[in-house]
Formats: sequence, structure tokens, C-alpha cells
Amino acid sequence: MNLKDLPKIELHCHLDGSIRPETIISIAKKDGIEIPTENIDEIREYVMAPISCKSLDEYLDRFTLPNKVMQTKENLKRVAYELLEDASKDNVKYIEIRFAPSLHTQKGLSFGEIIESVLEGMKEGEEKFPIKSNLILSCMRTMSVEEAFKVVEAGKEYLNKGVVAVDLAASEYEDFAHKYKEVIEKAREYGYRVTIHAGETGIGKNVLDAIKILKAERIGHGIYAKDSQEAYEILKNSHVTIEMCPTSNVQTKGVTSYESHPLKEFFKDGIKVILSTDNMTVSNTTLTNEHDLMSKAQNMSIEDYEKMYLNGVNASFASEEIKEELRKYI
Ligand SMILES: O=c1[nH]cnc2c1ncn2[C@H]1C[C@H](O)[C@@H](CO)O1
Ligand SMILES: [Zn+2]
Repeated sequence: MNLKDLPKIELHCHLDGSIRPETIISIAKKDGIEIPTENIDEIREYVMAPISCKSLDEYLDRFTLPNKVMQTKENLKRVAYELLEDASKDNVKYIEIRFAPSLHTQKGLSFGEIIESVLEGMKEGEEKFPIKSNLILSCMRTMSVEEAFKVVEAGKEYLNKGVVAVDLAASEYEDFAHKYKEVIEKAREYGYRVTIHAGETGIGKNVLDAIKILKAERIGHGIYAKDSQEAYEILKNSHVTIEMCPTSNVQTKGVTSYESHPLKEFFKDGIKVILSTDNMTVSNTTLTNEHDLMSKAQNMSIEDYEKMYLNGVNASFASEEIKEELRKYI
């Protein structure tokens, strides 16, 4: 099967982690930003996590450089536009991009300006390429609850204008859900949909908490869900969908190999799973590549692919009208 030509749905893709390495150099030169090297191969080394990466925390170090050049309206817009172009080249028909507005205030931009710039880049990308998109606002678990409230408040006016959901990202620690319960509840009241990074690094109970306490409709990674029998049962019997990112999991040592990744096991148990890139640059991958690696490592068939595509359409935060369009591709 020619995976590249197949239509794709991408629901878990970080903007900063998907910046083109060439763009880091180009922006740094344009704006006089100091970067460690202007050699493209060396920049790649800086931003791409190696397979020998030891943990999620080491993986997350790779985001410092991308964020250094994503501090103006023009640059945020450019990175978003280029991501749509790159995804479209991979035959992605619909993408939900996520990013953390709090990481883009180093030069004084307001959250409103930050969100608007990214939305503008996405809009231009949609006009130019055959792809539709929406935006997810990530709150970092390293930040205070007050900061998370500010992000949710700032994004409110862009709901139904490109912003669709809220997420919690960054380092994962036990019991994080309680800390952010009120802010996620407030976001839901406003009309945000909810997806949460949980069960990425070994804490299955966090998946249960994300579903029960935060009412997550989707879980980012979720590979440790089986460690909580209750979470696993809920997943089997609900529409909560797991956004799986195999290469990222191999890099962060969530799994030891593509072969031992729980994708097929979850899939066979009737859990709604989809494949995603997480970070096209930091994980040096594409959605075609993720499907290719997993179809080889776990013998996934074209029928499995179609099922996952439809899981993606159903779990997306797109309008019913767009979902209908997306179903026609397969
Ligand atoms: O896989 C991930 N798990 C947790 N946090 C992540 C992952 N990939 C990226 N992030 C963080 C680092 C980025 O700077 C931030 C916003 O995109 O989200
Ligand atoms: Zn992620």
C-alpha cells in the first residue's frame, strides 16, 4: 500500500516541535537572533531528539531553540503556514495544531496577538493548500494554575474562529489532574473541547484522572493506560480516543521499540486509536512515516488504516460539515 498517497488526519502535532530547521536559521539571520550554529546539519542535531534520548525531560530540552525564533507575529504566522504546507505535502487533509501561548511572550506579545498570528498563518495555509486546520491551546504543567486560566481566558474569543480545544502538556507527574481541575472545567464551560497528554511516561492512573476529573475526550499518548484497569475498561467502552505517537514514545523511552508499542493491542481490544507525529522536527518524522513504521512493526493492514482514519475523523474537533468532507476521502 502506498501510504503517502492515502488521505490523513493529524490530531497531535506541536507547532514549535514541527518548525523547519531551515526556518530556524532563516529567522535567526533576519532578526539577528543568536543561535549556536548556522550550519543546517548542526541545527538538525540541536532540534531532533536522538533515538538514544533518555527521557521525556531530555526530549523536551529540544524545544528551547525553536521557541527562541517564534517570538514575533510574523514568525509565528510563518511557522504555522509552513506546517500546513508540510502536512499537506504528506497528504494530510485535516490537522489540529497545538502550541503553548505562554512560550511566545519573550518579546512582549500578548496571548491574543500570539494566538491571532498562528491563526492567520493557518488561514493562509488553508487558502493555498488542500488542507483544513484547527488550533489547540496547550497549558504547560510546569506553569501555575493562574497562568493556565489566563491562556483559557485569552483564547475564549477565538473559539469557533479556529481555536477548538485546550490541552495539558510538558513533563508528566503523578496526580497532575487535580491541580488543573478548575481551569479545565472553566474551559469546558466556555466551549473548549479537551485533550490531555497522559500516561506517556509510566503513570496509567493519570489516564483515568484525565478522563474522570478533566473529562478528556482524547488522550495524548496514553500508552500506559493498561496499568489502570479502570481506565482501560472506560477506553474500551467509550469514544475517548488515544492519539498515539510511536517515534516520540521510542525516543522518550515510553516504549523500548516499535514492536513493543501497544498500538495493535489497544486497537484489537476495540479502543479508538489514531496515529500522530507529536513533533515533525523534534521526532524527525511525518505521518506517513509513523504509519509505515507501525504497519511494518505490527503488521497493520489497509483495513486497519481505514479504521484509524475514521477514528481520526470522529475524534476530531472539526465541525460536522468538515467531518462529512473528510469521510468522503476514504
Ligand atoms: O510528547 C510531549 N509530551 C509532553 N509535552 C510535549 C510533548 N511534545 C511537546 N511537548 C511540549 C513542548 C512544547 O514546547 C510544548 C508546546 O508545544 O509542548
Ligand atoms: Zn505531544
